[in-house]
This record gives sequence, C-alpha cells and structure tokens, in this order.
Amino acid sequence: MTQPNDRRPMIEADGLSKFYGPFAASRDINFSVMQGELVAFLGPNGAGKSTTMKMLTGYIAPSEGEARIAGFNMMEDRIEGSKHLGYLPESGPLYMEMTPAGMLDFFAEARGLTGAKKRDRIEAVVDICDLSSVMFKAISKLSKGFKQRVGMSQALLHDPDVLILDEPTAGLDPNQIRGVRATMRRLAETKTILLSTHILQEVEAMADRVVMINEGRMVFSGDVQSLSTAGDGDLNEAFHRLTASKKKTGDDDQDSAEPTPSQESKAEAS
Ligand SMILES: Nc1ncnc2c1ncn2[C@@H]1O[C@H](COP(=O)(O)OP(=O)(O)OP(=O)(O)O)[C@@H](O)[C@H]1O
Repeated sequence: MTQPNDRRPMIEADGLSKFYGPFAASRDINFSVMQGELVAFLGPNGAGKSTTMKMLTGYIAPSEGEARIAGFNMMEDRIEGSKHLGYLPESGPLYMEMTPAGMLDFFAEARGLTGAKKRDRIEAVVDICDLSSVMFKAISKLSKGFKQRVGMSQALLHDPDVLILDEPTAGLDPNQIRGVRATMRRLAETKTILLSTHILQEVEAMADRVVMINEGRMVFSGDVQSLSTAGDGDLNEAFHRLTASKKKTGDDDQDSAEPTPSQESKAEAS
C-alpha cells in the first residue's frame, strides 16, 4: 500500500490557460492530484471545468502551461500518459449505433488488448459497471444511467491508474447516483481520481480535497473541512461565496474575475 509520503503527483495542472480569441475559458490553473487521492473539481456552469479536464487529458492543447499525467506531458508524450489515464468526457464517447459488447471490443482492440487479456478486462468492466443486462442492446436505446455506465466502462477498460471523470452523475436519478458513487468509492481504493460535479453531498461523501474554479480562475484549493469553514460550516454557502459572479460587464471582462485576498490564500496551488 502506498504511504502518504511515497505518493507522487499523478495529475498536474501547471499554469494551464485556454483562450478562445480574447476570452479565457480557463486561466493559470495550478493544482496536483497525488497518487491515491480523490479530488473534486467544482465550479458553476461555464466555470471552465470541462475545458481544464480536456487540457489535462491532452484532448485539447493549452494556450499556456503544461498538463502532466503520471509525469508525462500530455502534449509531448500523450500516448504514454494515456496508458495511465481513463477519461469520461461530459458527453461520453459513445457510438450510439453500437452495442456495449461491440463498443468494448472495439476500444479493447484500439488499446492493444487481445485474447484472454481482452476477455478478462471486458469481463471486469462489465462487472464493475453492472452492464451484463444491456450488453447486446443498441447504446442509443439505453437509459441515461446505463449510457453513463457504458462511458465509465470504456474509461476503465485498460485498467488505468488515473481517472478523470467529467460529471459522472449528471442527469442521473438518485438510485443511479448511488450506484455510480458506490463504484467510484471502490475505484478510489486503488486509483487517483479527479471528478467534476455540481453535487456538494458527493464532495462531502467522497473527496479528499477540493479544487474550485470560477470564471476560469482557481478560487479554492483545500480539504473539504476548510471549504466548509469558508461557508461557516455550510458547503452550499461556501460554494455561493466563492463563486458569486464578480463580473460587472461581459464575458471577456477577465480582470473582474480576480479572487479577493482572502480567497486567494485558499486558492494556493497544492
Ligand atoms: N470551443 C470553444 N469556443 C469558445 N468558447 C468555449 C469553447 N469551449 C468552451 N467555451 C467556453 O468556455 C467557458 C467554460 O466552458 P466549460 O465547458 O469548460 O465550463 P464547465 O465549467 O465545464 O461548465 P458546465 O458545468 O456547464 O459543464 C464557457 O463560457 C464556454 O462557453
């Protein structure tokens, strides 16, 4: 078992920014997720969570800064970094006309898995994500919860040690949320996880630490207890205080998104 001081950073955002013309979707994001940690990535709609996750996974190029997975720069060594990484994008890379069985087979081959190894890994993710009842139905015909689980199974297929999950419980009913959370708790025993969510109970129940962004900038990095303290013991209040819009004008008024001095001390990169 990894001891706390043996841990190394498995996910690193090092000064990440993404500009679309003059608009900064994210700006100077700095944080690390250490081996074995589950870190919640919070922020209101449009804060820049998905953009940051896409940079971390090498899916889009940063305008500035560097993303590293297991120490690999995701622009220069994306193939090596991707061997360690499972990514569940917000909308899921689901081929709607395929069945889960066909899709997992396709992704397994693409990951270089063959023979018994391929069979074992498909069996393992079908079990983890509880997919056996839908393996031969078209993905387009599955409920949202099952589509989400198929997306998760794809992310887990090559048994990566790092997971980046973009809102894995978005749009699910309470029973489905329970199922996904139970799966994540199990995964968190052995993997490093960065998870974006809007659900604060999820953070309380599962996260070791929280990184929060607002209007593209980091406004908090710390443990759940410190986040709660920032809201006088109430996570909803903390979320509100840290993410209440400071914009006075349009979206490209970037200077107005500066954290206040008290928030800045909480947003130190770990
Ligand atoms: N390709 C793009 N071109 C221009 N603007 C973009 C592009 N992608 C994202 N944005 C903008 O960047 C900002 C951040 O978007 P992003 O999807 O990262 O937010 P988010 O925090 O993931 O939001 P949500 O919680 O709603 O999913 C938004 O204002 C969005 O409109």
